[in-house]
Amino acid sequence: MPSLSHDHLELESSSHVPETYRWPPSHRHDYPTTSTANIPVVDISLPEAASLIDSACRSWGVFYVTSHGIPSHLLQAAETQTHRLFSLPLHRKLLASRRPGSISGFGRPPLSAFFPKLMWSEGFTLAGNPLNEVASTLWPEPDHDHDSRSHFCELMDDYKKSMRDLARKLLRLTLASIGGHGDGEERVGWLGLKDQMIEALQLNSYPPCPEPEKAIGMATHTDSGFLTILHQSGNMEGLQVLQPNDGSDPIQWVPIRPMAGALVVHVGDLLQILSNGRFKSVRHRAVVSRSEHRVSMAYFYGPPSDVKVGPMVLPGQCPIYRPTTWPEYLEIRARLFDGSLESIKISHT
Ligand SMILES: C=C1C[C@]23C[C@H]1CC[C@H]2[C@@]12CCC[C@@](C)(C(=O)O1)[C@H]2[C@@H]3C(=O)O
Ligand SMILES: O=C(O)CCC(=O)C(=O)O
Ligand SMILES: [Fe+2]
Repeated sequence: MPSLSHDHLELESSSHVPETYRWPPSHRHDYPTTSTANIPVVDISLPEAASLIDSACRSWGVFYVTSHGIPSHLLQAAETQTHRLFSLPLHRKLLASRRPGSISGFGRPPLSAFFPKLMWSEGFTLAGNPLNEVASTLWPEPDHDHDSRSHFCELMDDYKKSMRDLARKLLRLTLASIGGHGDGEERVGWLGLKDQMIEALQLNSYPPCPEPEKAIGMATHTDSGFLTILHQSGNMEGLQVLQPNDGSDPIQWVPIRPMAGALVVHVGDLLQILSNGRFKSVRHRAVVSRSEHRVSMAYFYGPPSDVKVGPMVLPGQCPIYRPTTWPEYLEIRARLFDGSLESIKISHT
């Protein structure tokens, strides 16, 4: 059995929150939350979907999407598979740990490096390399295990495929309102490179926590791609977004409760860049609960790895960010985290 020493804990069986998981008050749930704020809901079957998305991305950087076309049985089945994965014994999951330099695998996501305390969650990233490779580590044996493995792979593949179609549809709708007139497709060549768009699936598990107010499930961050589509398990609160404000109002966290039939869409940093700051990437976090085991599945969507994303502007307008590729931007984030967007601003003085 591999060593369990490196920060991993059987969270579920803990009767208290160990010191390494106790967050200082400034990071905790102490900020007021409000439930009165109206998070936009966009029905993408409506003719005015593009303008609804434009206003949602400008004001909040997050919205619920409905009429998304993803069958509820697929969402349900993917959720079930996610629960199955996380219910494997810890030593088995650790065999699938993320290797240095790789994106895929079990373990703490990159943002964890920027916080002094550990997050009350487990995560599993599926990106790039064939699913089967990772899955055969989790379910190594033939016979019974083999079925589990192929079941998991088939579902995750289906899930990614549906998310890919939806992400593409959403991205096209956002392009309608940035960088001026004409067909988005004609204006951004890379949208034609359909099969080279980068995607990653992040499965998150938040076990019940004996002292939820002392811990954090996922620390405050923005996502870095164009768009993230999030499915969260039904009826459980956890996701919160920071209400955008100009600094004069007090900080407000707004819960994004699961809404039947809807998925949650986040604007990421690269879409803020592409839109020249018209759209705002949303700061968000996940809090944990005393009694419920919540899971979420986040699908990240971004440009092909060698494409430099710069602001789409009309002639005569000033780009405020310099172009960058997603991999380059991830490196910047690995150094500067919250300061990343600011660091690629072009100074016009
Ligand atoms: C393709 C991606 C997107 C990543 C990095 C890489 C794989 C894992 C993703 C996350 C998942 C958890 C939050 C985040 C902030 C993190 O630390 O890892 C995400 C990050 C990003 O949005 O930048
Ligand atoms: O679990 C959640 O609701 C949030 C997850 C998240 O922000 C992420 O995976 O990037
Ligand atoms: Fe996120």
